[in-house]
Amino acid sequence: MSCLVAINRLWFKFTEQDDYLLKDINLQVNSGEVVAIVGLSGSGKSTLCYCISGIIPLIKKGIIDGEVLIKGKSTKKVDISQVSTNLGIVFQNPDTQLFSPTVEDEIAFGPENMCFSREEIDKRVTSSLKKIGMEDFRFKNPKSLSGGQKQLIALASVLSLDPEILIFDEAMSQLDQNGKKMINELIATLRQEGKTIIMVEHDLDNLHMADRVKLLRTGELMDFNGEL
Ligand SMILES: Nc1ncnc2c1ncn2[C@@H]1O[C@H](COP(=O)(O)OP(=O)(O)OP(=O)(O)O)[C@@H](O)[C@H]1O
Repeated sequence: MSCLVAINRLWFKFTEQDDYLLKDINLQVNSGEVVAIVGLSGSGKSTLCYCISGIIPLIKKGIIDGEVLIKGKSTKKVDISQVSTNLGIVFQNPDTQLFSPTVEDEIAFGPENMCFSREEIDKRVTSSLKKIGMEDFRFKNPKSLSGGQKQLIALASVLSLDPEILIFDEAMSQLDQNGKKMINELIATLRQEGKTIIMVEHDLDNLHMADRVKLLRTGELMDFNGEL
């Protein structure tokens, strides 16, 4: 089994912070694994997701030491478009992710940037919408949707690029019970397809989907023993 994500001795703090937020983080995620990360609010879970996805240091800045390797390549040495070919991230707050006038444009954005044919783009939009059960929302404005629906559209935008690695940063936080059930089933399908998934979860009931659960506490990443 190959290691797709390797975090080696990662230290990070935002410039204005006194203490390091992430302290000597080490994590290897193998191909096809589902790893959950839990921790109290403010413990740095989203920040860790930014580090894994290359947003730190490529877009958000701070003081960083150590490295994150995606398929053996350091996120410090590639540009964000190279990272996003292999990796898709669904953020906690979908408003930071949605910017197109229609759901269709939103989901087509990634495949368009990859220069796929019009036919292929259309196929990917249709199949991504089907996966989240929102075919009827194709021509709606994402801004008019509920928080949960926006989270699903953000997820569909990521699925349209079919990345090998998926990061879900509390991607279910605004979903109702039906939405959560559907995402649970979708994660099970993605897992069967051999995708590698890192999921930040605050709902401990969702942890059964993970092969391993890690706890982020006082900047350190450790095995989760059931106590936050
Ligand atoms: N751009 C930034 N500049 C300075 N501090 C930041 C920045 N982004 C986040 N922080 C701070 O870093 C800490 C960790 O934030 P982060 O969002 O990573 O935590 P989290 O575990 O994901 O929290 P939650 O579960 O509430 O989403 C918080 O104290 C937050 O206020």
